[in-house]
Amino acid sequence: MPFESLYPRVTATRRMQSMNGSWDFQFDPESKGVAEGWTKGLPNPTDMPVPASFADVFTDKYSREYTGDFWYVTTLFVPGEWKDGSVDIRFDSATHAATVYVNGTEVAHHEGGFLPFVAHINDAVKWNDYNIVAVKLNNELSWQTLPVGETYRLPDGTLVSAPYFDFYNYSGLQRNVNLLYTPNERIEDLDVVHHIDGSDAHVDYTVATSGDHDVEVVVLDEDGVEVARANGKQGTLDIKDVHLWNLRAAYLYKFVVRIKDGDTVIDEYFDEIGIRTVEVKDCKILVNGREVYLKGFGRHEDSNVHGRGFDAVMNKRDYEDMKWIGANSFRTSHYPYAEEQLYEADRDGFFVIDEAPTVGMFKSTMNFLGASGAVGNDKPKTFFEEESVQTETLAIHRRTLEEMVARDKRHASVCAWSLLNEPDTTNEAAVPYFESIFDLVAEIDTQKRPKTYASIMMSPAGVDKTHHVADFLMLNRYHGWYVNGGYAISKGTIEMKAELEKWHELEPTKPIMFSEYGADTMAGIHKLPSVMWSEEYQVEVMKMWAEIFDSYDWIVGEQPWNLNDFQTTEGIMRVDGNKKGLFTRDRQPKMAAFFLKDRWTAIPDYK
Ligand SMILES: CCC[C@@H]1NC[C@@H](O)[C@H](O)[C@H]1C(=O)O
Repeated sequence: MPFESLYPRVTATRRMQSMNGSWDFQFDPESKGVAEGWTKGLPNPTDMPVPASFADVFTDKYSREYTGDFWYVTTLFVPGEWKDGSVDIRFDSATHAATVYVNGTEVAHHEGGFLPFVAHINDAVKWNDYNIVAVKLNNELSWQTLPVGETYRLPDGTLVSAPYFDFYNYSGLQRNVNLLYTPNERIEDLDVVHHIDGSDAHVDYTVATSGDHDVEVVVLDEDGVEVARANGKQGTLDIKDVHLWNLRAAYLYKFVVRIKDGDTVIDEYFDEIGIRTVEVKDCKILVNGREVYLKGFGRHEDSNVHGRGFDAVMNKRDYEDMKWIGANSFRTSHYPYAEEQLYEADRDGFFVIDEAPTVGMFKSTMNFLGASGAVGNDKPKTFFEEESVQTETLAIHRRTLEEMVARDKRHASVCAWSLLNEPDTTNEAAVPYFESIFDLVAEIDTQKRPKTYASIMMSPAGVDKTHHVADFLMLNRYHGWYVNGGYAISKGTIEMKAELEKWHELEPTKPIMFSEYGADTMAGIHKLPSVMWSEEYQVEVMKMWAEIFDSYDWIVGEQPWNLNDFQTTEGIMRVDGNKKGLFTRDRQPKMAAFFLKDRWTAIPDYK
């Protein structure tokens, strides 16, 4: 698995060829593609850009809402000179499940739509010739998919997605696809643990390779000057007068790893790594031993027409908007984002709460009365009482966490993990499940980053049964919107402060941050006095929350929901998507963004 977690790079020994572009595409509603030979070509394809979600490119309802099996097929030339090494296709994601075929031979299967996997193709290719690459995907949701939902049939047999989450179930080959060449003896993993020692740093490292030759690691500063070197697959790199990575003041070293046979370089890989520590202590979150205050957002990878398709332009605009407003952090709600997003956060010095795609584990929030209305009423009211959740879903969750940590562990920006969003923690059945996944991440994350989950308002202080596993508390609360909205907003302050004081009593040493709060706001609606949905009201809600946050020194961060308006399932509570953005879906600020800009530019990143 580790090789799949290494971000693809070209080096002196590695080659890479993009497979992005136009692929053949066809729905397979009767799941007959394998039997009918679609692995070698589609009978009646259309063309589909990769990377992209397929939904919003279509103009007909059947295609947009399609749920079930669907295929992508392309022709791939594989250079003959690559025969002496390992040739793999890396899918940065395939949502939600994928089976890969080369010239009709199955070469990979992966479940989980937000993390990479590779298909090793040496034994299936025609060298120095054209090959057929076919990918069969499926986007159905269940209690054993992450994210969680249901799939049901209309009377005419059409499958319908019923997400238990408030974002559109976009799917497809939504991130980059690359053909990779690496030597047979190759670097497969790099792990680093940073220790700050006055003005110096000591970096414990571990390299995994597929062979027995020795390894060297060289560290270069941003001017390309060597600052440390070590030999062996494990060791410590001592960096004098270290330039630490900090919030909004990033510094990245280049760690160059080589497998060597004497002077011959067998394989070379590098990563850009910021040196920092992060910990929770005495109701504070500390980066490099200094107390931080997090200002930022819950986000989505979401944009018009592209859907959840990787969009470097939109990502760049999002970072520029976040820098403009004075943010220093974000949560990858509600799934691991594209690696390019984390490299951007490394470069810009953003504190990232890296969230697993475990959303929807609370039946009563299923789909927010969405038009497609989830139908699992035959199931127990609390998610974790379901036997299949305690067995199958837990196994899938653990594997997903292993993949997420393996992929993201070197990023300086990844400063904390969120293992679930808004799970049902009202019932004791959640406790063993939570302890299993939190113990797992504690074991596999060598940097021992703080871990948490986003707490839902239906499981408040005194009801929540699992808060003991969290290193810090992260609350999603909606006074001023779902409760105590409009003219009752003042009641929200009273109730929220009462709950916060109960949380502090329950967990007196743990810092608390808010990972969601806000109000749906239609850009352009103005009312005096304000009414809900108006821009003026969103400002009032932000002001209400600001007063609450400023009342307690153990509140360490504020991340309103959401950076941008985003697409959801249609339903009576969504007006072409969720409108809680501080920016519109085309990334333009609403009135409340200017309030937050004034507030956040006056709050230092470090207390
Ligand atoms: C009461 C739960 C609120 C909910 N939290 C998860 C987000 O993914 C949704 O978008 C947000 C909302 O309804 O706006």
